[in-house]
Amino acid sequence: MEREVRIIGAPTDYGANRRGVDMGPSAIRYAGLADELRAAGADVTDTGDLLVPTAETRDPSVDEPKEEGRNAKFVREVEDVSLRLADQVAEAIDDGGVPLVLGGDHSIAIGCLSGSGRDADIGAIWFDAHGDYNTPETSPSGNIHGMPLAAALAHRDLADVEWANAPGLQEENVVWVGLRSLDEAERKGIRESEATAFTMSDIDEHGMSEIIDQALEIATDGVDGIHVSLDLDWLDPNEAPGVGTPVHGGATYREAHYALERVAEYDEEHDVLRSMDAVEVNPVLDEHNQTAKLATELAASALGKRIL
Ligand SMILES: NC(=[NH2+])NCCC[C@H](N)C(=O)O
Ligand SMILES: [Mn+2]
Ligand SMILES: [Mn+2]
Repeated sequence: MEREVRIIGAPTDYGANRRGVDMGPSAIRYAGLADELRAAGADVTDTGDLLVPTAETRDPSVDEPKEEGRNAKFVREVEDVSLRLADQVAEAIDDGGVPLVLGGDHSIAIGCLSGSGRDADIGAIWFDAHGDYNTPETSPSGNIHGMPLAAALAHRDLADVEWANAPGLQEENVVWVGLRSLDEAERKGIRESEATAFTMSDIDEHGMSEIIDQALEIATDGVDGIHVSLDLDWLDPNEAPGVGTPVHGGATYREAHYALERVAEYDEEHDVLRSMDAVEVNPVLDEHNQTAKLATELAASALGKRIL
């Protein structure tokens, strides 16, 4: 039987400083996601979008909880989205499917990781230019899309609230691939962590093929499965211009496809892929929906699309 891929839209921009990323799910669907996935052999269902109140209709009388030395913007809104998203992700997995969550900014990974890691031990592969390993204490921006991994790994709590923690996520099974922009505190945190970081320099030195194989081995070692998080700013801005925090020197088009094809191949052999997200597509900044199209193609590669 074909495996169900369940599309879940999470149209939120509360975790980023750029409006427009809330339109990511529409742009990715418009780029032909469902058809691409069906062509890849998946049984596709689409649950539509989570209901996310737009920033303009947010009640201004409700103040942000602010504490000295802590900066996490829209933390209440991110909590609300995360809790509902986690339930949907967990439900899709319970039903035997693979949830594919469309962002939205990268704060949605909090809900993905806690839902995916409910009643299971999981690893994660984080394809991203950024570490997303800040906390409200260290964040230079206060944008929660720069914090989801630190939040999910409970030892670096986000505003002291349990909703952001993903108890199932095992730190030693977390692997970054393609890092090239880190804040000072993140660099320190990553060095001290038990997780594994592969930078763009590692990819230059060893090639994507070796790096992705190592990443898959580490992420899947001793766990029930993995979450794959695809931040489109992982790619070079020449390929993916429609993102809020672009960084030069990213993965090429071919490197990206190769890596995600390897995820699919590995999954075919070992049945490890529990859940996936594609985030940070911002159609307002994009050129002719190029970045949304890329998100679509890369998701299809990860879910089994083959050239031959
Ligand atoms: N998911 C992302 N695009 N994250 C960008 C984070 C940028 C910066 N490190 C911050 O924490 O604000
Ligand atoms: Mn990023
Ligand atoms: Mn990110």
